[in-house]
Amino acid sequence: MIELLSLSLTPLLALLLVLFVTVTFKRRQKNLAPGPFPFPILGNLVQMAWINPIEPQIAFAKLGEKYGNIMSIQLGSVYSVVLNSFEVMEEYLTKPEFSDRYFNSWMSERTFGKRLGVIVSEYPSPWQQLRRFSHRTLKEFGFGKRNKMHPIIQAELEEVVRDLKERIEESDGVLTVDGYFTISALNLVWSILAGKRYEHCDPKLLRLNKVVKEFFSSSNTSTNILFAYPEWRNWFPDWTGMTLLRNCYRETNSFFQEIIEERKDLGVYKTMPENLIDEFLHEIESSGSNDDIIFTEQQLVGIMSDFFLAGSETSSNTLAYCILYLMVNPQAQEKLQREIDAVLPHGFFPSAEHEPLLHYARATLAETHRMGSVFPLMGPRTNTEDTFCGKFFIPKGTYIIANIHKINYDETYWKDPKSFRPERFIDENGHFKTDPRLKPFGFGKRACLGESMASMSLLHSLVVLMQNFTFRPVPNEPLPSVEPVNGITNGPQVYRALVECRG
Ligand code: HEM
Repeated sequence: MIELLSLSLTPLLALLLVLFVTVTFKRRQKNLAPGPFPFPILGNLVQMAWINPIEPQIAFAKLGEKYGNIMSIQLGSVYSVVLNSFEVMEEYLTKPEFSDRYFNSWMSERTFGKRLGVIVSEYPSPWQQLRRFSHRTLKEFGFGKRNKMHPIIQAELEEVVRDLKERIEESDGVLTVDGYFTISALNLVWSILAGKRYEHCDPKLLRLNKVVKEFFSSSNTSTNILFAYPEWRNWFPDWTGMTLLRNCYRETNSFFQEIIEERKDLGVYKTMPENLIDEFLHEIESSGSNDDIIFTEQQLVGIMSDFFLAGSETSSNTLAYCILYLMVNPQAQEKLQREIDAVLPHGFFPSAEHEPLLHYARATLAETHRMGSVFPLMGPRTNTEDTFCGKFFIPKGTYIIANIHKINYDETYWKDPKSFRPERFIDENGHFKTDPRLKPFGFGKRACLGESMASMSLLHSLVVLMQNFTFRPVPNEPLPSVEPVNGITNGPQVYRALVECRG
């Protein structure tokens, strides 16, 4: 029996050996970055699943210990290169040839089968025109400007405080944090994009929120089969998760289209545009058929989709993480509240002169960005030409993965990366200090477009929440886990908090 088994296994082992030698030889010949042996069909999914089947960033970090900071990974049928250190990310992701987004057929279904919007548009053109247009227009309507953003943020926070107080009364102070901050994060973006805000109980928004959450958590490089086998989406749409994504795109895009129709009916875009959508409609009309690549209605839907997806989940996950970390680190919460009480009279909203004095609050957010690693693998990048990372050849169109999580949890740099310690961002004078290695918003030209707004709104939200409430673990319940729900974005698991009003 054993003889029979070894006889039948011999050809298989021989085949694997031949494959191993061929692949190693080919990689060396082409001078590709080193990486684990790719199995037929599965590539390195086997080794990734073996190390950590859910969190690809952990698997990449572990494999990087053996293969280095520039590492080849075969994700099923897709050849990719993982960057595993701050130095290589800083060196290469700031270069023009690494400033394009990796784009695959399954991703294109969000934007009518084309590369539309800012996030996935092609570098350098039309990305440059679209990014410039969005940036200029958002700024015109208040994005990143204190005098315009502060009243919008304040109105939103007044609503959050009111809503939280009502919930505390209704539920003996126990709050379930499950995407709780998403609608207020979205309202801030939407007020400039569409001149609109939504009630926190708006059923349509709650529904869209749920759909978007599913989208983010299903789109994980390890568990979403589409990253590895994009061509399977039409053969097995349910099994690959394509049906779920198509439903998400259908619902969100028809919501955006409805808003566009509302603005068209209102007609003010012709004479006095009030927001980004109006400006875009104005451009469509004035450019006529001269610019039918950039200024089209489908392009506008693409931009709205970008801001809806990039602008809400990221900020709300960061805030939810921050509250969770403070809840399980009560000494940090007390210290933060002491600082806020000293800087701001009770009942006052923060303004421009308070921001630089809120050292511990800014350090708390920096530490949350580090520990939460909300974009653990950043936005996918690709190279526009055949090129090199150091001595390694990177063929044009390679999927470039930046392992941000790895630099945020680098023990040699942070010493105790698993401890929540805002003090690491405080200097000897008690002032907030940034750290060049903290890159939650990415690198180079393709870095986040919403950074100034996200940073401002997160600081104000944290300060106002800490002024009005204390968050504690619910007595007689286990301490909530800080382990993430992993997807394109990381967020905390649903948790319960005992919320007390502060006098
Ligand atoms: C805590 C909040 C946020 C975090 C952590 C975050 C993080 C990121 C990261 C890591 C990228 C990819 C950068 C790269 O490839 O180097 C990105 C891109 C982007 N983000 Fe954010 N983001 C946040 C909030 C926002 C907000 C509020 C908006 C919109 C108002 C926004 C809009 C965008 C857009 C449009 C891009 C694509 C930029 C491009 O490709 O040119 N983000 N963000």
